[in-house]
Amino acid sequence: MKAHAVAAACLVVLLVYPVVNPWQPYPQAVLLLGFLLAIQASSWNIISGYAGYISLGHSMFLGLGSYTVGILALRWGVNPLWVAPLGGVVATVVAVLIGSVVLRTRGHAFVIITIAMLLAAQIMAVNLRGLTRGSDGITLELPFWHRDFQNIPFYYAFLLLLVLTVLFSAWLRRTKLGTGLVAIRQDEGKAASIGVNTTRFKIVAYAASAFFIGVGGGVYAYYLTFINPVGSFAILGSVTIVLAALAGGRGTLYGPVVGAFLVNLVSEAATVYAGGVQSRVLLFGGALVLVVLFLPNGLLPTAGEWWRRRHPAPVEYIEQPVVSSVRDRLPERPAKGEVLLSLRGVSKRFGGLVAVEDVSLDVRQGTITALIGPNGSGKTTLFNLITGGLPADSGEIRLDGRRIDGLRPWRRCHLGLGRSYQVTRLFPDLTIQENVVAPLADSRWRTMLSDAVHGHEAERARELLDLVGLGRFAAQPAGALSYGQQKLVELAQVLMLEPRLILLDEPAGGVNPGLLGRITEVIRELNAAGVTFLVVEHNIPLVLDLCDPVAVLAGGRVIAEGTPERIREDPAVLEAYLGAGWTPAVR
Ligand SMILES: Nc1ncnc2c1ncn2[C@@H]1O[C@H](COP(=O)(O)OP(=O)(O)OP(=O)(O)O)[C@@H](O)[C@H]1O
Repeated sequence: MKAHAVAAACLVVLLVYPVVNPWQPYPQAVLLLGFLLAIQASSWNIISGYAGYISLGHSMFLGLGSYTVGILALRWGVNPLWVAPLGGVVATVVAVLIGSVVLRTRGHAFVIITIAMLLAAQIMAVNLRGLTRGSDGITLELPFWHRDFQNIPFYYAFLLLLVLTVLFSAWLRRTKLGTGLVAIRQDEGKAASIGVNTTRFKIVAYAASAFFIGVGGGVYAYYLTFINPVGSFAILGSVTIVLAALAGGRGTLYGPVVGAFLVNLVSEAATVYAGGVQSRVLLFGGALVLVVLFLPNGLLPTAGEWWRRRHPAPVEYIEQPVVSSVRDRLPERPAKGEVLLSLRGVSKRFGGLVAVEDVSLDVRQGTITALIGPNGSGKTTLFNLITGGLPADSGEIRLDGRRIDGLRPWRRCHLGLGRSYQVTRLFPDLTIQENVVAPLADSRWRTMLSDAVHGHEAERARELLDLVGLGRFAAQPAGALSYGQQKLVELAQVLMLEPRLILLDEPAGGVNPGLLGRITEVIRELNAAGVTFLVVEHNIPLVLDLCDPVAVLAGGRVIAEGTPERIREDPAVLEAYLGAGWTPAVR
């Protein structure tokens, strides 16, 4: 709230400034270039801050906007200002086209390709002479307003664009798209397993990060009244954007804006006192190294962290009872007994190691089926094959009769498959409520753009947190909870998907006995409400008490299946896993 108040106060000052000082074109020019850099850094932040995919060629969109407007003004004789939004449209379309190819992969390829694209755009601008006039560049008409107004119309145009960019970025961060992007940054595999269509999210983020830069580029071309390939597609422009966002605080709303103003001031000082472009390259290179070394999180997050350390907010660990029955809150399920998940001849190798071999297994509707076995017997690998975290080498996996082994993880999730992890994988930069809001039960745009802070999705997340007894921690960061509480949050996260089948990987692992009671209580209630479970667990007394039937895996193969009573006496199970003379100890 305080940050928004400070931002509003700064905006008022900036709005009033040209009115109070109308005859000072130089400070106006410095400020308007600051606005332009802030527009770029704030937009870049959407793909590279929120989603964590670093683009080193983002100034390409500024050049695309400039050239779109320059070419249209040249051909049609229209005023550049009126067609500046088309610069944004062209930048967005190009971003979708590039993103659709590059963002299907994870990791570093994206960084390299963004630089290559920037250089390719420059080469095209040089060579498509018929369209761009090549290296000679395009000269635009002078602004239509009277000279006395100087930079003021540009000043307000860039300020308006900056306000729109920040509002857009703030709105986007509050949607499920925004929480999904942060989830991708923190753990892309886990994000996919909770229904986030990571490919689509990244393409949308990349396109969203291009629009306002493209519009800004259009206005900038008119401001300069001249554009050429070297100036419009300069690598230094991209470096400046990255530096501004990193210095201010990548991934925050206002960090890139603050960073942009700082970098712009330094850039101006270099131009005035240190001889211009050459010194700027040196200065920015050095500054980038210093920021990475000494301010890795950027100015605003570092200052915020310092403040929180001095004024710590108390974190409560008070146990809260389950507030009401799960039964009231879940949709009706179909009758017990039908096969819900079916595996036939599923195998997986890692090089020479056979982790899962020819596994055939049925999980029936309404059961809590256990999957047990010694360490390294392939249980987690089998979970990964079912949810799509790993591709199977052979075999068939069906959910409710539908073959799912060729589907991406989020598609399997949308069909009703949820999972928790052996070691909890909450997203540490999201609050507990955001962690629970993040899953997507379907692939509709409406769901993706729904509000994650207020409204139906957020209310449902609060309900589910209440359900597992952690509603009071909703606004805390995920790391503030004990391990067992994190397991419960992960369960609430899975429930957000209203899954038909939940795969639980060691729900009791590392959990204190008090919380373990809570976890089993929730599992029983959910099961009574019709949710089916497949549980991997080493706590055998718990398994024998909670689950029926039980399947035993050893060396990647199913060696026994049946009721708990049968399994505890099966000679093959006693030999491979439980040990001869095994008797259930008290839990
Ligand atoms: N990504 C991987 N690359 C190579 N080998 C792997 C990989 N994942 C698992 N393995 C190997 O596959 C085998 C089965 O591992 P997995 O984690 O599925 O067993 P598990 O039954 O879940 O064990 P635990 O009970 O200890 O969690 C092990 O030998 C393991 O080392």
